Amino acid sequence: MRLRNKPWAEDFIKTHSTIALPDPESYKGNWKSVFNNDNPLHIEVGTGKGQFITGMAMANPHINYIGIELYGSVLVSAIENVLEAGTPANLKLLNVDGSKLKEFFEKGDVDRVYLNFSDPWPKTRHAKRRLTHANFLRLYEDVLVDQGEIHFKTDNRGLFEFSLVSMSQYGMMLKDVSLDLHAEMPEDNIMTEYEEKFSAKGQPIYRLEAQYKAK
Ligand SMILES: C[S@@+](CC[C@H](N)C(=O)[O-])C[C@H]1O[C@@H](n2cnc3c(N)ncnc32)[C@H](O)[C@@H]1O
Repeated sequence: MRLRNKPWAEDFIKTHSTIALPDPESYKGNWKSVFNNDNPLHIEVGTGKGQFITGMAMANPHINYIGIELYGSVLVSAIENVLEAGTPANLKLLNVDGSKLKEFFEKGDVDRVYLNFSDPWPKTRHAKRRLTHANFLRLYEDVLVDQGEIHFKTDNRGLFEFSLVSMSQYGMMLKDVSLDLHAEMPEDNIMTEYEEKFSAKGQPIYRLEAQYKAK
């Protein structure tokens, strides 16, 4: 993602603290108090400008969503998306690093993790930075319910192949693997910004669901 520095981002995020929550550590183990209900919680790590998570929240009011984005300058666009959508009550954003999930969630807080068009980190020496590396799979498992799921979409064949291997070797069960999602185009598919961009260029979109085995 090309980053345009927005010096005002921090203030903008602070003034929208009911959408982009400050101090997410304080909700660890108690996210139900944020949403005032017992509904399942789905998170997206690397939410970008938030088109996917906002669309999901509007389409599924009985699921709670949290979009996690590292860069404030990008999160600003996600906040704008949420405002445009009328600020759905089942959607919150966090301006935090996805590699620190355990600071904000405890085991069982999260019912599903979405990863969409994660940075591919193509160099072998950067493999550990890929969000589907075993270290990240362990991290997600540590906050997910037993037999929780990851749903992953990407345009990047190398990252997709790496993820298939990484998840299989981790012992996860792969389901609904697609090498051309848009050829099938499930009715409930909500496109991300990157998905729109790459599919408009005719590139195939890869998708999989992976489930952790029971402990
Ligand atoms: C290539 S963009 C994809 C954005 C969006 N998911 C989409 O599909 O259009 C990847 C996003 O992940 C964010 N990201 C990368 N590493 C992250 C991390 N460790 N924690 C949170 N966000 C991260 C980046 O800042 C960027 O906005």
